[in-house]
Amino acid sequence: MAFLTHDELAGDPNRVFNVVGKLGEGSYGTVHKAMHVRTSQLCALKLIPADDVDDMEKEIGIMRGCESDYVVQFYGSWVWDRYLWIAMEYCGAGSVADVMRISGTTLREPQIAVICANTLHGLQYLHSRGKIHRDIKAGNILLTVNGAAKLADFGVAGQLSENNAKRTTVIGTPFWMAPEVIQEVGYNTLADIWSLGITAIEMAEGRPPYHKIHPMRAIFMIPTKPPPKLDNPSAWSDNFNDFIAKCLVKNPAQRPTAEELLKHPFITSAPGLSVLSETVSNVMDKIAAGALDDDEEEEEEEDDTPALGTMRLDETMKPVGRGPPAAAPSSSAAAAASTLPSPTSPTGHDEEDEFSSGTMQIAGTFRPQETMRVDSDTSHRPYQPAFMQYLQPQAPPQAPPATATATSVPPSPSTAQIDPRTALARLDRTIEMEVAAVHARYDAQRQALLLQIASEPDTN
Ligand SMILES: Nc1ncnc2c1ncn2[C@@H]1O[C@H](COP(=O)(O)OP(=O)(O)OP(=O)(O)O)[C@@H](O)[C@H]1O
Repeated sequence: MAFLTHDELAGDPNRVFNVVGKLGEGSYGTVHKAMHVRTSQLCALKLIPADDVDDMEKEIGIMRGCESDYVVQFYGSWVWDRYLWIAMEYCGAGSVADVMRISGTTLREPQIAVICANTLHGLQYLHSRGKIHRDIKAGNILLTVNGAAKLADFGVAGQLSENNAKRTTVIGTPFWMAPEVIQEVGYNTLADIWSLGITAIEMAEGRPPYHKIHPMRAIFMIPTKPPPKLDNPSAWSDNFNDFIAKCLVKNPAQRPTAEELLKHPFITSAPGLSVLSETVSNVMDKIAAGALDDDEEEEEEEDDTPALGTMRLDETMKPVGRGPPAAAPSSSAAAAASTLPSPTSPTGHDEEDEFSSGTMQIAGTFRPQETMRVDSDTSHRPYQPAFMQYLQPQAPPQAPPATATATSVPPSPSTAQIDPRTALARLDRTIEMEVAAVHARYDAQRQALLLQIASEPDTN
């Protein structure tokens, strides 16, 4: 990036930046608001323990290669004092999910239209370069103080090539995942369009479809149920309902591209950015008045209610997602003066605290290093997507799912007295999931065979 010199990108970042506040925390490290001393330009600094540098290489590579008003700009990265420092464009209002959480409201239709339009521009840019974001959701769309929306978090993004025009790795965040990603039949850039449709519902209703059910159950329902719709379609315009329906076409071959959706009337009639400015400035005021502190308290109290975009599971589940909920950005940066990571605490917070409540978040991002593919030998045991093993490492093979709901803590089978009604309800759910899994496997195998037949030369 032009404003960071070669020397600045090689030296002590503490001399180059004034870190003024912590913006949030992801699964790899912390994000801080900082001012570039020489130019007074604000930027966001992501600090990742150097041990995880390899994991970040792809994210950096994808960000570095992007030059678009609709993608968070990468300024530079370097390793200093056991941390990888990534400097990027500062988006003062945080993510769309942050804005909804802090304002305590969902978004209005014109606001959703503007964000969808910006997101589609970003997707069109990425897709035209063969890149798939793979984790589109309100938490990964950042807003500037002007209300411009930009794509962020390329941690699980993928690159298509001429030889590899489809991907099969199951990746993303369960509620937002496209059916073809879950079915492992191969997917392309159109998977992002499905996730945008889910994100549009998330912006309108505050949560994605199926948020009330266990994410793993949602994973089985997405490919087998009809596409989700808004809860109350008549409360929204025909254009908005139709836009969602177009994004949520289950067959990716019939789903429109980002370029096509930019011509949809819901998008072409989107108003200017000013429609978001009031919400953004209210959110900034609330943060200045201490909304962030209230927000954290609320999340601690409401242990049973998943925070926006956050599903908590019991500790028998391995975390494949992010750590504690991210703090939203603060305009009162001085008040929230940042603590840079100490040698004993790589992410700048007490690690003992991280999951001390006995809960773990799952509504995070499945990490690419946890390669999630179907085991090729499925002949002698019930099918389950490969990623299940990361979520139920303690369950014996073929054991029914341990949790009935996202927030309940399952009793250990060896010690608990299980009420027969509870056991029956669990059994029903288990069978339902197994049937859904068989359907998913059948669909996947059938589709692959049909494709094979279609590609055979006609011998008649
Ligand atoms: N460029 C930025 N400008 C302003 N705030 C940012 C920026 N990047 C990140 N943030 C804030 O920091 C939080 C953490 O971001 P980060 O990318 O580390 O993690 P994440 O996307 O929330 O999670 P994960 O790393 O697990 O995918 C975000 O939720 C957002 O509130």
